[in-house]
Amino acid sequence: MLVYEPQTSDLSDWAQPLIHFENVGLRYGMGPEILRDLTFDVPKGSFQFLTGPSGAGKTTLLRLLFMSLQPTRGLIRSFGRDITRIPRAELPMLRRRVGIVFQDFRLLEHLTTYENVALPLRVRGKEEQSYKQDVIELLKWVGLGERINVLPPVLSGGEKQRVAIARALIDRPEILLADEPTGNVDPPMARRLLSLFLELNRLGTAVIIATHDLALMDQVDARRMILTDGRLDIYE
Ligand SMILES: Nc1ncnc2c1ncn2[C@@H]1O[C@H](COP(=O)(O)OP(=O)(O)OP(=O)(O)O)[C@@H](O)[C@H]1O
Repeated sequence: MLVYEPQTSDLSDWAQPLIHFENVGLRYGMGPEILRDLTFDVPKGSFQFLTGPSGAGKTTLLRLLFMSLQPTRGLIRSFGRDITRIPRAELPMLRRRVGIVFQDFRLLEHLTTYENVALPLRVRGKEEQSYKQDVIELLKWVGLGERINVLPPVLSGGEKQRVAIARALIDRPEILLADEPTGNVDPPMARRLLSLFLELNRLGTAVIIATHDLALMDQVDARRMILTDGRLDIYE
């Protein structure tokens, strides 16, 4: 269904991680350090779960990975660039290489389901005829074939979540970040969404799924990143 085409021309650096964290710390304002001494890589094409108790900092870490927060100390290199040195004007271009599913979905309320999902492609200047069938097919695949032309306010929480997932996947990002992407759906739909993430990963996208859902994690023998008290342990 999805055909992966690398969106970067720098294939020579395939061995470099997509994202590199070194001794990263993060505090909000004058508050305590929420994340401490995080050192890890996100390799190209990797698949990992990010887990830990509520309030441990998973969403905060996803925001750092999405470059919408700056670290208060340490180094983050994303796509080979030090994110503290990237001019603000260049950030949107870099973020287009990242697909993200926010916990609160962030759909545009005045656009239909179809238009929300097509938005990343429209922003990239693609002709509608080149993507229309892909958008419809993906929406059908996530069980929204009957909801293509409705506006977000009439969708259930689980339906909104699937629109947000379809929007994050449709442009075949180099990395997908998903915050509790199965939090509002039943177990069969959670398995279906997981198989979609795995398929995207098989086609080359690195995937990070933040979740509390042990049943979901048990279905895949994947790397686990566990945050506890602001520190990260990784189990390969
Ligand atoms: N904008 C903010 N300003 C100040 N503190 C914040 C802000 N956002 C998050 N925090 C605090 O940072 C800590 C980590 O929050 P975060 O949302 O990253 O955790 P989480 O692991 O994603 O939690 P959950 O599993 O409940 O979603 C919490 O103590 C939270 O109160």
